[in-house]
Amino acid sequence: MIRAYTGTAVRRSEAPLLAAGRGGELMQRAAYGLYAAAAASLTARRGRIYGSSVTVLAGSGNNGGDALYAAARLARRGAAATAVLTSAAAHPEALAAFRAQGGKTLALTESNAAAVSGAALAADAVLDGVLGTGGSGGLRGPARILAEALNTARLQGKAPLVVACDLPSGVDADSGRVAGTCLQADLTVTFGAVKTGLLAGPGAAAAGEIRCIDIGLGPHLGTPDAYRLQAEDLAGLLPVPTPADQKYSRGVLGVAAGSETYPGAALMAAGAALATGVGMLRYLGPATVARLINLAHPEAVCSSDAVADIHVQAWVAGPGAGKDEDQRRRARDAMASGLPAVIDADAIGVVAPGLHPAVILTPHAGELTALLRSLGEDADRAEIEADPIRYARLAAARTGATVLLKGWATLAAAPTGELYSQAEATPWLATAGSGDTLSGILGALLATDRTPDSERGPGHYARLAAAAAHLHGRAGTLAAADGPVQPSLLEPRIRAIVANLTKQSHRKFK
Ligand SMILES: NC(=O)C1=CN([C@@H]2O[C@H](COP(=O)(O)OP(=O)(O)OC[C@H]3O[C@@H](n4cnc5c(N)ncnc54)[C@H](OP(=O)(O)O)[C@@H]3O)[C@@H](O)[C@H]2O)[C@@H](O)CC1
Ligand SMILES: Nc1ncnc2c1ncn2[C@@H]1O[C@H](COP(=O)(O)OP(=O)(O)O)[C@@H](O)[C@H]1O
Ligand SMILES: [K+]
Repeated sequence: MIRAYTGTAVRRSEAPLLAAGRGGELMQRAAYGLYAAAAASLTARRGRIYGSSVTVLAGSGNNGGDALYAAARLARRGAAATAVLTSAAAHPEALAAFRAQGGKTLALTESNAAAVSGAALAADAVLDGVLGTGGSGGLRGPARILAEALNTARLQGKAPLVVACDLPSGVDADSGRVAGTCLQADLTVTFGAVKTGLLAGPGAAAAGEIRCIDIGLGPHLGTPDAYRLQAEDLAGLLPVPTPADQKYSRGVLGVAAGSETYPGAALMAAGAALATGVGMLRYLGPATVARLINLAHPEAVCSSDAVADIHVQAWVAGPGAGKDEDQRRRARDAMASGLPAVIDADAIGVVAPGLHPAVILTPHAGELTALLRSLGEDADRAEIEADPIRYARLAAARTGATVLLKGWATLAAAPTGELYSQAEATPWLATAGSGDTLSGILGALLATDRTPDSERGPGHYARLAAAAAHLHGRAGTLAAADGPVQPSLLEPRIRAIVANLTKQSHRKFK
């Protein structure tokens, strides 16, 4: 599990070490970590460091200091290193160490920004040490021109390797917000702890691969601000049937999805749930949709019952419900049933406050905008996309439900504040029907959840929602290897990922 802290919390945790005169030691650890990671990436790209060209962008603060020390080490191994000083001042000792290894320096100005950008584009690697946790607002002035040139080249596949020092310059370390411009990276080498701003919003998209260097802040860090589940965290959340199980004890999922207008959503949600694994799937909806469900998934048990008439362990309601009043009523009843429930798509429109954390709302940014407005909050889609953590937490606090806010990084926020961010997905999943499959996966995890009550902490449902986003993202990424993702064809990929994650448990019963 990745544990993330706000930039503010990391700076607070550094304070006692700085007061004890250990700032230099921390910087050397950070710089060595940055050097080692950059050296490995450069070697992987070019075969060797000797003879490569490295441009280091150095701002006035300690972030620039880290980057200059790291570049000095690369220069010692034979890289031709140039420091572009983006501010009038630079960390004096680090600059001296860089020059002592033969590093060249030049001051970035408005008038030379275009020429310097051209030189930086021709380098093998760029180390970004313009701004770290001390930055406020996006990049300004000539640093912005340089960053925009590198970002444009990245879109064209012509950018050098960009390694961000601690965080991509211009990203807010507390939130992931970018005011204006930040420098997109291939790799972010972050120090002491992963910053929350690397896990959400534009910051997550800018960070590329994240590597965390331990600089000894551990005991000073306190409670994490956010989490990211790794594959090894999922095994315990994917129940594997035991010899004592029968279909009902495994868990029954009720799916009230689809309508005459949108039958496909029900087929995809049901298919994804079956591929994740349930004891039984009961479908409630119009007879025409039920017939299609039974053709595609003969194992589903279908009816036109009301929510109160059937016995399940969890619900999925909303995908493809459209304006179907019966399905909307089922969504309201599922929310009121006291059972875990995934409330997706059209059903998000019938949400009212007073829910409980086992109700999981799964909006994308547009649906969250409408939900928050219906609750009297001032929200717009661009603001939510710029600062998604804030709005996911706000929606969870206002409704009492867990909120799964979908996007490039998908966030799961508990009403008590716990937050998970998952980024396994591929942009190929941005296609109609993707969300329906995510609902089905999450519904299956809720229906088969065996966590004892005593272990269901306040963030339990956010963790399950994050697990579903992880599974969904990986299944999509696997599918995308063979071309554009078609959500109705995701089932075998979901099955493959579940099989892979539960391998250990299968072996146990052989
Ligand atoms: N502390 C430690 O023990 C360790 C810290 N470490 C490292 O230190 C980093 C934090 O360093 P830091 O505090 O010096 O801040 P940093 O981000 O380098 O620069 C801030 C300077 O930039 C300026 N500035 C601000 N915004 C701006 C903007 N938009 N555009 C342009 N300029 C802007 C602002 O100047 P001002 O504008 O206020 O005059 C300010 O002086 C951290 O990320 C990590 O890498 C590691 O070595 C481990 C040990
Ligand atoms: N740019 C992106 N990168 C990665 N995943 C994405 C991106 N855009 C959307 N997704 C994922 O695709 C799914 C889309 O869901 P949604 O918008 O609800 O689709 P639909 O309502 O059509 O089923 C979500 O899981 C979301 O996280
Ligand atoms: K940086």
